Amino acid sequence: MTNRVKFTKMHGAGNDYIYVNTLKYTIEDPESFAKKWSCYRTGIGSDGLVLIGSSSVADFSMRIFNADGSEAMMCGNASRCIGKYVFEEGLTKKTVLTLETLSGIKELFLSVQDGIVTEVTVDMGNPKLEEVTLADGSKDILVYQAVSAGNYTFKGTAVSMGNPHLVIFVDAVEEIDLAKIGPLFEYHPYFPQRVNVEFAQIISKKEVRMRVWERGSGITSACGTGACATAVAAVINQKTDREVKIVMDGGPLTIKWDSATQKVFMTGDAVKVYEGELSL
Ligand SMILES: N[C@@H](CCC[C@H](N)C(=O)O)C(=O)O
Repeated sequence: MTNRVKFTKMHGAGNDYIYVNTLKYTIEDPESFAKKWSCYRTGIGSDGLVLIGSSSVADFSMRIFNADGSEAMMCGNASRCIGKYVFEEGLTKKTVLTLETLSGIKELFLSVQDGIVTEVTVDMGNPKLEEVTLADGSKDILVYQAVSAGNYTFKGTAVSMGNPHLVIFVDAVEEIDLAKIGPLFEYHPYFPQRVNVEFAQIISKKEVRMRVWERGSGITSACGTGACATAVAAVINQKTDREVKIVMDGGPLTIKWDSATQKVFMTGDAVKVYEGELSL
């Protein structure tokens, strides 16, 4: 007997995922489904698969799988879309709710107009400098230091938002051949678990233009955790203010790294594209 599974296609700043409500449907092998359904020609087409679930410690839970099937610890854009989904589907009436993720519990603040979630702010927690693994196996931090892959050398800053990010500041981000250079740094030996790679151009103290090569998904239109990591790296390197607009291919996110709490807040859209049904 074939199982029919309803899914919802949503995106945050153009970072699109397939969402399945596991309160209703069981996905036995999410890794393989993420790979199969993310294909733009033979599947639905997306940056990956997100499972919305129950939780014993939060209002809901999230699991996120990249397009290559690898599971990630956290997804900023998807967390906003989950807030939209659970409110508009009537699974909650709360406009402040908690989401269990592999990188801890996140708090979501929904902006609602006439029953529609128009914007979401997520408390993304405290950033950390991501430890890199050196050739001798020792660990170190990377703050605006040379990192080379292939014939390329850039100054990189490694930041963790629950998932790893390598933020590279450049003078002209549009001149970066992301499809060629991104994977070289995704697989850099500094990052045995691979890394998300952000190329960022400072526009002003309040604005950064960023493009991203995501671990496990390649070029995406936006990355929420990547936008947070970019803002943190920009502040650490004294390039921007603590509240900054990160402008990506798919749109902007507003990031605030609060100096009192050291928490990072991400604010942006959450868009429902369509609903569909698949046979497992
Ligand atoms: N696009 C997401 C990040 C998804 C996971 C990432 N590719 C990883 O493997 O860490 C976001 O919006 O944060």
